Amino acid sequence: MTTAAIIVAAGRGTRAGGEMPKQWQLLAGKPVVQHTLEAFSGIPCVLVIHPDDREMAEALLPHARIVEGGATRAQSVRNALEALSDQGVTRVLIHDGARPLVSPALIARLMEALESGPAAAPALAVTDALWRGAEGAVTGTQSRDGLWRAQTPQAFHYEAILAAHRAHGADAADDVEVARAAGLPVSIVEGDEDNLKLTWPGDFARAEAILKGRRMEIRLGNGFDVHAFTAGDHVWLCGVKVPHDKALLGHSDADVGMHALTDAIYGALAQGDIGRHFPPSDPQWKGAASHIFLRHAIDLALQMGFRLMNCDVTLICERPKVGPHAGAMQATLATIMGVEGHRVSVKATTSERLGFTGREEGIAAIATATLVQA
Ligand SMILES: Nc1ccn([C@@H]2O[C@H](COP(=O)(O)OP(=O)(O)OP(=O)(O)O)[C@@H](O)[C@H]2O)c(=O)n1
Ligand SMILES: C[C@](O)(CO)[C@H](O)COP(=O)(O)O
Repeated sequence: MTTAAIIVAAGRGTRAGGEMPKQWQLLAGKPVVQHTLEAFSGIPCVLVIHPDDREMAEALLPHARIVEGGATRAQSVRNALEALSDQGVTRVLIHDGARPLVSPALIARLMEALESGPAAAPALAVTDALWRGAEGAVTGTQSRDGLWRAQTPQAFHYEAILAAHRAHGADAADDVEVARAAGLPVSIVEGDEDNLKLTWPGDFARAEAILKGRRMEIRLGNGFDVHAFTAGDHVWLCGVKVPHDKALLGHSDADVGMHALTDAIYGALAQGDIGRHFPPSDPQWKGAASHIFLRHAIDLALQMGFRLMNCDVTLICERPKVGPHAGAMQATLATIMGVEGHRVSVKATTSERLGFTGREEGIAAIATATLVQA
């Protein structure tokens, strides 16, 4: 099951004004869409931009996957849905780039709701009285019973919303409207008052105040692992197959670096270690690829409302030489965890021929991981 997020940011932001469209203006020192993308850390994102913004988008967000949008929000969403059509995506979160304060907790509520239905969206019950008015005077009242304020992300089973957009996209205000036109049931999950959509100039000050008031919880975890050498012709290190005149012995693929990193993430969450989640006594994990463990740790972090800020893995061995493979290891770990490459470091050291690593009896790895709660 693969989840992707579509961040629509192709509008012109006419109501917000300013020298550039609202999604590219600075909020607490960073472009609005950068906040939005960071809120989806761990989930691959497609950023939908206006063609006129391409140069700026590529300069500000060089790692973002970009798709050009259309004349309406619905057309922008459709373009991104089509771009994902051959990527094995099964769940999709469709979100306004102009809602930079979406929280991991809200994303987790939506993902949970998708377990029991094809569509879910956040909303807040209307609490103020509602009036009708004309020419500055109240002309009537409107019951607020059963009325909700719709937010994004709106979450869907991918094939269902793609088919709905192909058949009913047109000029819908949001993707719930498209889903309903296609007959999909949409469940409401609890929205978040802070998840405002920057629409008017004054909304920026409100969003900055919310950001300032957020208590940022930062968690640090460490991990350590050792695997002994055995006969063989390669080792797996940080997801990369490295030719060697020995192999590493283990119940899984013995990827000592990935195990240390996985334990660092569990450690930051105070959720034990790999052995607790994937017991070595359980035969189903025999020979298992270690990316399953790492992805589980990242998914657990997301469920608990945390995202990976950075991690650092050190491999301790005389041989094989890690340097030529470090870039590939960094990229592989980043892909598995769904984060940008600059958040991942892989390096190596020898133990000056001392101890078991010095005698080339095995490889040790240490890792640290920093998680941040939005
Ligand atoms: N053709 C469009 C129109 C809107 N959007 C995106 O849809 C979200 C919600 O739209 P809205 O807040 O109305 O943004 P704008 O259309 O840019 O604002 P305005 O109506 O003030 O011009 C925004 O993130 C916006 O960038 C989009 O991707 N493509
Ligand atoms: C999708 C949406 O954010 C739900 O509240 C909203 O409809 C999009 O903004 P717009 O101002 O209606 O374009």
